[in-house]
Amino acid sequence: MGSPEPLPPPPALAEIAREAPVALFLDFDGTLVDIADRPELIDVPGHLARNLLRLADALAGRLAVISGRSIADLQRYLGDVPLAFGGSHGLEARLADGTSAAHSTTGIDASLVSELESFVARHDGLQLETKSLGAAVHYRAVPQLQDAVLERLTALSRQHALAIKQGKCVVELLPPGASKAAAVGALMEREPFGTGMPVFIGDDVTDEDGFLEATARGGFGIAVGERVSKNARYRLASPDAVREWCKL
Ligand SMILES: O=P(O)(O)OC[C@H]1O[C@H](O[C@H]2O[C@H](CO)[C@@H](O)[C@H](O)[C@H]2O)[C@H](O)[C@@H](O)[C@@H]1O
Repeated sequence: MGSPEPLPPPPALAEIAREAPVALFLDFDGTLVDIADRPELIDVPGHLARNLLRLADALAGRLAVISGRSIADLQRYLGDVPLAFGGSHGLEARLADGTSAAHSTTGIDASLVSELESFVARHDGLQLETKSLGAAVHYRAVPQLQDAVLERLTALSRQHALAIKQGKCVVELLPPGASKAAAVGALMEREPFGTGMPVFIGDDVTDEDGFLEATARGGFGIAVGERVSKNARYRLASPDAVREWCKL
């Protein structure tokens, strides 16, 4: 079997929106902002939050930022803006007015965080990111440790009955049920999203769940970058191209 056909670029957003009321779901890292060496080193364009609000307005409020980061973390970069968010891989979601649309209260145990801390301390170059509902081990600086990270976190996920997610140079542990499909689903059940046709844009493997959910609800996914996507219909080359397509 040859490699899959490259995905075409999407029609202009204005053209799609003329046919159907678009509900836009935008992944954050690698989609709205470029990937950086470490999670805290991202360069968020100063006008991004303002332009997201403008676009949300143009879409009658049907826009949400959906991320593996917690909502609190997203707000550190975008401000406490009246936008809808899905955070922690769908374990939390809120509408633009701050109303909760999904909220998990179960995080991970302090004992697990200690185990992760000692694992990371034994391997130079690894970074532990503790989040409100999970933890991530980043190996971007030491890609040769990918297998060791995956093996250790797989063992810990079984021991602690947690979900495991792989992303770009990262392996994460989260309470079961975490998925970007859940975030899309929770928001699509609420106004103003309910009447929309979902379009999910994302760059990473965890965004495939968002593509599938958007497709199941009559919309589609747009993959970002080089990664081969099984479930998206279109492709944009980079976060720059996403911001241009969205006029952000
Ligand atoms: O769902 P996303 O918004 O794409 O978030 C996924 C993870 O993104 C962050 O890690 C990734 O971006 C970092 C900054 O560019 C990069 O250094 C890292 O290698 C990437 O994996 C974030 O730190 C995680 O918490 C998110 O789950």
